[in-house]
Amino acid sequence: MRASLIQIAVNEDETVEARRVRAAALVREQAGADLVVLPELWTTGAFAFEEFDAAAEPLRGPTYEAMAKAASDAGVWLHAGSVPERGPDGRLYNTSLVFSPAGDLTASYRKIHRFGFDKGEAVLMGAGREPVTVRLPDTTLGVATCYDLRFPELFRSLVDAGAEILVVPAGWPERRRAHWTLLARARAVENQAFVLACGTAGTHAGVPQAGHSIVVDPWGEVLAEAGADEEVLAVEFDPERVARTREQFPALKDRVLGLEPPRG
Ligand SMILES: O=C(O)CCC(=O)C(=O)O
Repeated sequence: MRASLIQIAVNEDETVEARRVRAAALVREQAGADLVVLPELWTTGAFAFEEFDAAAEPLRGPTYEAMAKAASDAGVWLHAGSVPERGPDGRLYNTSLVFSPAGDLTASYRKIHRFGFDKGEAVLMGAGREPVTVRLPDTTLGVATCYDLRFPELFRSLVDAGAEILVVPAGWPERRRAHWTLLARARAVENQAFVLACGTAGTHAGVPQAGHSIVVDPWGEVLAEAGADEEVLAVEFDPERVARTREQFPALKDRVLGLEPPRG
């Protein structure tokens, strides 16, 4: 499988519409890849809380239109990162869109763990409730978004549903970059799965972004890692390594489920 992670820069000197056009062009340039990934909330920036309301779009809004066309023009599976979605209930959600090479919306995922504690996304957006996997011809993707990376139980549920490639679009800040790398590797090792984690570059709302998009194999080895600036991280790997790793080192089979609550 050939995958391209588009670590797009989200700076305030570019309009949302200009960035959308640029992102679509970058997707088209990846023709020949199997899977292309964009980061979280790359239209506004994950920390541009004040922009969310004005930039919110319906599920099938302008980003959907641009990305559906880009996926079909390039003939790639496209995880188009996430958009601030205005749901039919009027609430905002941090919603990821996944397209087939024909440009069909195959899956959408509303971020389950909202970031910000009692501020920002955590109060401005509603929480998703449903983990999502996406069946590709020869493998299965499990999707999660940014802060979700800190919650291993979500990833285990994706693996239980057949996920072999865990795709994590993010807008991770530079100040916690060490956590990003560590958690991406941890999710890969404990789930014996590939992790494709795609962040943003640039600075918006005063928050420098970590960049450092990363691809980790089921043994926890880093196959590729971006720098801090805008970059397309291209990588080739064999999804069958997941089954081989799980067979050769069958730790997932040793799970003990349904433990009693701790005593004491
Ligand atoms: O967990 C973190 O440190 C970063 C999370 C985040 O920035 C987000 O979910 O938007």
